[in-house]
Amino acid sequence: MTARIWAVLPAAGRGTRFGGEVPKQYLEAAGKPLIAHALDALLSHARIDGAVVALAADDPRWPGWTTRHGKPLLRCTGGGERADSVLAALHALPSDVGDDALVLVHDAARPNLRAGDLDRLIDAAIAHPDGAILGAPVRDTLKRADAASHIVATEPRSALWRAFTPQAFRRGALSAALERARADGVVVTDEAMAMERMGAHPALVEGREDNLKVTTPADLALAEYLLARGTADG
Ligand SMILES: Nc1ccn([C@@H]2O[C@H](COP(=O)(O)OP(=O)(O)OP(=O)(O)O)[C@@H](O)[C@H]2O)c(=O)n1
Ligand SMILES: C[C@](O)(CO)[C@H](O)COP(=O)(O)O
Repeated sequence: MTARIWAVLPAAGRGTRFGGEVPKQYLEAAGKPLIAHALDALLSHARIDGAVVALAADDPRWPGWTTRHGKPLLRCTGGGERADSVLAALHALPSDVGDDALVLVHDAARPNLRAGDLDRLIDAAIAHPDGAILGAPVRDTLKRADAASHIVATEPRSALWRAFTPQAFRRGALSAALERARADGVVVTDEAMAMERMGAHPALVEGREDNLKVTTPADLALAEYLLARGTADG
């Protein structure tokens, strides 16, 4: 039997770089909140069984969804760091979702996830024992800056990628990696970093450049444009 596939959405952030009163995952674009776009992209996919959302303890805006696209949608309370929120969500998975289940961790602030990218990521994560993440090779020249934002060096970019989400790993391995990072006092910026610390070499799957994370107001304007175009280009 094919192992279960569940989505985990860290959605407990405060959106400090975005600013404003409303946590950015609840800001609307193309008629619905960013978190709803992310959930719909995941739960409308036939290969994904359900999702767990990690929310801030004082989140006043969670609409209380318990199912979406006919699939279970569970909630838990996130933590101070992204990794704490992801760990909490892993612990909130149903008891019949075993260590061999594939977990796709996706930022609630990335609304423009497309089915084709999901398909290729899932296939890669099933095929590769160390899991897989969506990303894109760096195509711009990279500069290192000093405190005055003056260029001090040009960095080699030939083997550099930008990491996106979802990031897909087996539940047991990811949980152990995140627990180890926490025990070591290391704040990991993504799930792959925790896996790398355990000696894993996850696969990089080139995904769409428009799978953007909404971090600042300018990102929201771009997300609105992209989402309003819909799935016109697949
Ligand atoms: N303690 C945290 C921090 C972040 N996140 C989630 O991780 C995703 C990506 O993080 P980011 O874009 O940095 O969101 P924020 O942490 O809210 O933004 P900021 O760093 O500007 O405060 C978001 O969906 C955010 O809600 C989370 O679940 N728990
Ligand atoms: C997970 C991530 O989206 C991959 O690029 C990124 O690391 C999240 O960083 P943030 O500072 O928590 O937004």
